[in-house]
Amino acid sequence: MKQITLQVPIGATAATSYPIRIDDRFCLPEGIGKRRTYIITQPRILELWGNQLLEHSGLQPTATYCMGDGEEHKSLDTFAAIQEWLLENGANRSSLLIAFGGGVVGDMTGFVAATFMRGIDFIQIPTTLLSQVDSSVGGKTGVNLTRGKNMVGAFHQPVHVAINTDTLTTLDSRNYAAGIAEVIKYGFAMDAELFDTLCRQRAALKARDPEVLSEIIRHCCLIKSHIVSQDERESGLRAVLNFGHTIGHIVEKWGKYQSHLHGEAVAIGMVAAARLSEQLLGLDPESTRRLVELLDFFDLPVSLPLPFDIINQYIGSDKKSTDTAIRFVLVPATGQWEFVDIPLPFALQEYISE
Ligand SMILES: NC(=O)c1ccc[n+]([C@@H]2O[C@H](COP(=O)([O-])OP(=O)(O)OC[C@H]3O[C@@H](n4cnc5c(N)ncnc54)[C@H](O)[C@@H]3O)[C@@H](O)[C@H]2O)c1
Ligand SMILES: O=C(O)C(=O)C[C@@H](O)[C@H](O)[C@H](O)COP(=O)(O)O
Ligand SMILES: [Zn+2]
Repeated sequence: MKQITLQVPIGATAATSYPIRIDDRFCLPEGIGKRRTYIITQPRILELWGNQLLEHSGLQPTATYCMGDGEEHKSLDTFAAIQEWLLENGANRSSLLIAFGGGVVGDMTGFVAATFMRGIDFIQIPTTLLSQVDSSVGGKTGVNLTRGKNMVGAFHQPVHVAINTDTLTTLDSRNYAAGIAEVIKYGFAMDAELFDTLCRQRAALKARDPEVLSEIIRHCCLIKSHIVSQDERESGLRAVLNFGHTIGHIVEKWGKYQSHLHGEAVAIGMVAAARLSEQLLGLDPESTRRLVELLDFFDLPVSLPLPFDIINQYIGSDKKSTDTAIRFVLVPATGQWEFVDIPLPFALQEYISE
């Protein structure tokens, strides 16, 4: 497999930019063994890939923390437990954290790193498709509250992202599909050529063809890196990465973070946003049909599982809403996006029937 390195150019200096290394092994930067290093992971990931991580990198971690598995563990309780554990185990300001897992581990570890002793370094070693194409890049970190998704967090960039595409061989098909949903997001809202490629190569992608996968991961990381380097803290442009998330986050919260995986909720949110786009921006219904067909091919859900009323009620607490309006990312044509502010109170049933 071809090794690929991309650079995420955050800030004005080389010191704040960082590499994304895509490989079929774990490739960590030289010299990290000199610092106290703390791995944060989950039991299954440690069991499946822990030995290979240590073998490939020569890493000798100071200590390893296994957090609970599942979105409901991306919580303030887990956050506090990890902070206490770091102190118990002698971590200091020059310590390094390693997020070894999917987006749940990555968001949690990043937020701990952003706040422990007011901020320490961390490395992302993403092991799910979703985390390799999206969550390990860009420095959004945080936890959920019962009342809302990712409501507490910080922007804190990793110092290195090490993607080992081999880890995807052990991922179950439901979580693999959830990652595909974020891949489809990039194509449908930001890159029509990518969307066409996904439609054309759907079978190879479903079969996890390693060459196709590593090229798709590279492509998605490149798109995200371009966006994040122009708007690190989401003062504008970066919100495009939220396509499908306005309603997606409501689905997750409504299901108590257990009924739908993040990617599944985003799939539902993208179809709803496409239907809104038909009404408000004249998106060709044929584009929505292709989106639904592609999501369906990967067994992703496409229909709203909750009543309109709940959506209308919760939408005001979306992070993109102001006192008077909710900002949607909509799509006038495949691969293009526009922000549309809809005044509150919002009634989804006025725009779409399903
Ligand atoms: N920060 C961001 O920019 C960003 C972007 C997108 C999503 N997210 C967040 O990411 C989270 C979802 O991440 P996810 O989809 O990776 O879910 P996840 O982290 O829950 O991982 C999914 C499951 O796969 C298991 N797993 C991980 N790697 C494995 C492997 N190689 N083999 C077998 N099992 C493995 C995990 O233990 C878990 O059970 C959500 O909390 C979402 O909000 C953040
Ligand atoms: O990186 C971003 O910016 C994104 O919006 C990527 C999303 O896929 C991701 O789910 C993110 O965590 C959502 O952020 P939020 O600010 O809407 O909570
Ligand atoms: Zn997402």
